[in-house]
This record gives sequence, structure tokens and C-alpha cells, in this order.
Amino acid sequence: MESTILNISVIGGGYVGLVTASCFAYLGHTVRIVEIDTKKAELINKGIPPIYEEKLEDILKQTSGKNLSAQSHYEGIDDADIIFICVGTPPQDDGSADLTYITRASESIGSALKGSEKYHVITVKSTVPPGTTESVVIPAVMKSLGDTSDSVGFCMNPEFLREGRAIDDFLHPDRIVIGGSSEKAISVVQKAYEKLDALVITTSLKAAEMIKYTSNAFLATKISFSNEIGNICKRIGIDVYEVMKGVGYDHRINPYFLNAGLGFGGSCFPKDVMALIKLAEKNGENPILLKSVIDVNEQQPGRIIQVLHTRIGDIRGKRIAVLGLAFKDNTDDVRDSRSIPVIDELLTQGAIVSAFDPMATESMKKIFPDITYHTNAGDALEGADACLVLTEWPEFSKLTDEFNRMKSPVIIEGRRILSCSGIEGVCW
Ligand SMILES: NC(=O)C1=CN([C@@H]2O[C@H](COP(=O)(O)OP(=O)(O)OC[C@H]3O[C@@H](n4cnc5c(N)ncnc54)[C@H](O)[C@@H]3O)[C@@H](O)[C@H]2O)C=CC1
Ligand SMILES: O=C(O)[C@H]1O[C@H](OP(=O)(O)OP(=O)(O)OC[C@H]2O[C@@H](n3ccc(=O)[nH]c3=O)[C@H](O)[C@@H]2O)[C@H](O)[C@@H](O)[C@@H]1O
Repeated sequence: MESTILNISVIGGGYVGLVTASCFAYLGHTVRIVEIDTKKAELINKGIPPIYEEKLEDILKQTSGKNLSAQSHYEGIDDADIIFICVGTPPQDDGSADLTYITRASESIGSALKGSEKYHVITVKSTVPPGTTESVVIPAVMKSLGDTSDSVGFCMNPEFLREGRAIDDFLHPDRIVIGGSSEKAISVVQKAYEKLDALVITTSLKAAEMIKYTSNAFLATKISFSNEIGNICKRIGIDVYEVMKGVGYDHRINPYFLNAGLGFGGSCFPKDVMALIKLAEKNGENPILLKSVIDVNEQQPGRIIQVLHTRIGDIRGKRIAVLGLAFKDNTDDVRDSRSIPVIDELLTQGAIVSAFDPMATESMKKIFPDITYHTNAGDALEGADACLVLTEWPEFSKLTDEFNRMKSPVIIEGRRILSCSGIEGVCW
């Protein structure tokens, strides 16, 4: 069967925009990225990803300059069958989602499509509070378009990729969710994915928006639940990892996202759970469970400092090696990384921090310019009074002799990655 080749425009060439655009180009579509940051657009056109993501460089090299291009203006997007909005939805001061970028992008799309006779489907991929496509995107597009005709359709197609595994997640999704303003609009977006062997769920715009928030909130809840069980286990001398292993074999629970430790960081779980809390409150609901998910998460970084005190007492003037800065393994992203509150507290209490991360050093230097960064774990551990493991990098599990360079073997894991290898002094 011949597959359909579509013209696709992707608004925003950040994490999600770039992965979305590269993957659609890899699937054979003709893709144009509109990214207002000219430096990012230039890099993309040279085949250089502005972010680190496994497999992205390969896929970008195969497509950039062929069926993938980037630009910093909206001209030419009127040739697109689908326009995906992938701009950021960062938190405002009160935790609710800031929709400024969504509104601006929608207005620009409306202006750029003015006079076009082609049918376009404007599709929101950014994570937005339920009701946003209907109450923000559609009015902003239509106002700029100056038209009430049915030459445009609207969809909401949330993205479920994880950083560090983004390309595989995009190309092999558990499901594709498409909410739409009409059957016609949904069927166009469905065509973009027709080469993927994936379950497609079609629904309303609002339900699609809510599915995304609910998925992230549920995963975050699993993590906070595991942390609460972990905190109880610690009090009575039980290894929570053994407990969760036993629990996760129940197919109704499954073994994923049950790893206790420092809690969840990153650009999405904390922001999306907070935005859902704000949405609930705005609508007269007090979301006590979601609030607890955040509370537990906020407490976890402080707990590793407490364990450190029980092992070495006062930390003023002591050298603490920090292994791992990224919010998770396989990324250079430090947005809302749990290592930030931990390092902050170490510095507040007068410790000397020597840090190593396989990839995130440059990003962290912008937040903590004055701590010492090393290019390998062994150097960071040299003469250390204690070591804190803050990111689940698999390569940390291969460290052995490096720990002999410490002054004393006091190793505390905020992410379970070493304990299994029987190194002296490790506790969790
Ligand atoms: N990072 C992730 O792993 C995931 C993020 N999401 C959601 O996707 C959305 C985007 O997230 P990221 O890609 O991480 O954000 P990002 O901040 O990395 O990228 C957003 C990009 O949009 C550009 N931009 C802003 N306004 C623009 C405009 N008017 N026209 C053109 N470009 C514009 C910015 O310059 C930036 O490069 C958010 O809603 C996020 O919650 C969803 C799933 C995964
Ligand atoms: O909306 C988003 O942006 C994305 O958010 C998460 O993806 P991501 O933040 O990239 O990374 P995760 O692998 O989910 O990890 C998030 C945080 O939770 C922590 N975590 C994860 C799993 C676990 O068992 N325990 C735990 O503490 C990680 O260390 C990390 O800090 C979701 O997994 C994606 O499905 C979603 O698309």
C-alpha cells in the first residue's frame, strides 16, 4: 500500500519540536520547523542537534537539508497539511501553565494562513490544560486568520516521549492519542502516523489534553508513593527496592516507575502536576492526593542530607563528591534536577562540592558556577569525605576502584545504581 506523504510544519524546534520534526521526516514526510531562535534554526539546518538526545544526530543527519528544514519566520507554512504546535508551556509563579507562547504561535499561524485555499489541521502537541485548544488556540488562530470558514481543522495530539529515549518512544509509542474538532481533522493527523504500528485512540480535544496531564500525574504519583513506602521501610530497616520488586510483579501494578530515591525532576512532572493542581483549584476542587505527590517529592532531597549527617556529622568544610547532575540518565538536561536542591543545601551548610556528570556539566555550570567540576568520577572522588549519587547513570554501576580514592568510604545513593555491586560503604 502506498503511504501518504504530507507537508508538515512544526512550530518550535526545542526538545519535542525537534524530535517530532526529525521523526516525521524520517517517516518520509516533508517537514519545515519554525523556530524563533535563529541560532537553533541554523544548527538544525547544519544537521547539528542543539540538545543531546540519543539517535537524534543520526536521524537529523539523514533528513536535514533533504526533507527537513528550519527557519525563523512563518512564511511558507501555508503549504502544510498539518501544523504542529510544540512551543513551551512553562509554569507561572503560582504553578499554573503559562500559555503566552501558545497564544503567540497561534496568532502567527493564523496570520500566515490568511488567504490560503488549502485545508490545514492545526495540531497542539505541547502539554496544555484541558480547554486550551478550544478557548485559546482556536480563537487566536481565527482572529488572525480573519475567517470563519472551515478551511482549518484543529487537533490535540499529546506527546508521551521521555528524554534520553525520545526517538524510540516517538517511533514505537504505546499509543497515539488524537483529539479533534472533526473526523476530517483527525483523519489527516492519523495519516502522519500511518507508517507506525501503534494503537490510535481518537477522542475530544479536551479529553486528549486531560489524558496527557493524567498520564504524567499518575507516573509522578507512582514515584511519590514508592518514596513514601521507602521512607517507612528505612525506619524499620527494610530495602524498599526488594519490596517494590515483589510488588511490581503484580500485572495490575507493573514494575515501572517504582524506583524510590530523590524523587522526580525534569521539565515536565513537577510543572504538569502543579498545573493540574491549579486547574483543579480553579474549578472548585481540592486535589489532596496531587498536593501530597508534590509534598513528598519536595522532601526527598532533604532526606539524603539527613542520611549524610548520620554518617559524617557536621559537613562544614568537608569535601562531598557529587556523582550525577542531570535530572535523569542519558541526558544533559538539568531542568528541575533533584541535584539542584541537594547541592544548594550542601553549599548552604558550608560543604566543598566536587562534581561529575557524564553529560550535564556545562548546563549545571550556569546554575552553580563556583563548585568544582571534574571530567571523570575518580577525580571527583579524590579525597572526598563522602559521596552522593544523584543521577541513575548506568555507567556509575561500573565504578569500583575509583571509590578507593575517597578519604573514607561513605557513599549514599539518591538513585539505586551502585548497591548491587557490593562496594564497601554504600547505603541508600
Ligand atoms: N521535554 C519533553 O521531554 C516533553 C515536553 N512536552 C511538552 O512539549 C512542550 C514543549 O516542550 P520542550 O520541547 O521541552 O520545550 P523547549 O523549551 O525545549 O522548546 C520550545 C521551543 O519553542 C520555541 N518557540 C517559542 N515560541 C515560539 C514561537 N512563537 N514560534 C516558534 N518557535 C517558538 C522556543 O524558542 C523553543 O526552542 C511543553 O508543553 C512540554 O510540556 C511533552 C512531552 C515531552
Ligand atoms: O511530559 C513529559 O515531558 C514527559 O515526562 C516524563 O519523561 P521525562 O521527564 O523525560 O523522564 P522520566 O523517565 O519520566 O523521569 C522523570 C523523573 O522521574 C525520576 N524517576 C523515574 C522513575 C522512577 O521509578 N523513579 C524516579 O524517581 C527520574 O529520575 C526523573 O527525575 C514521562 O515519562 C514522559 O512520558 C512524558 O512525555
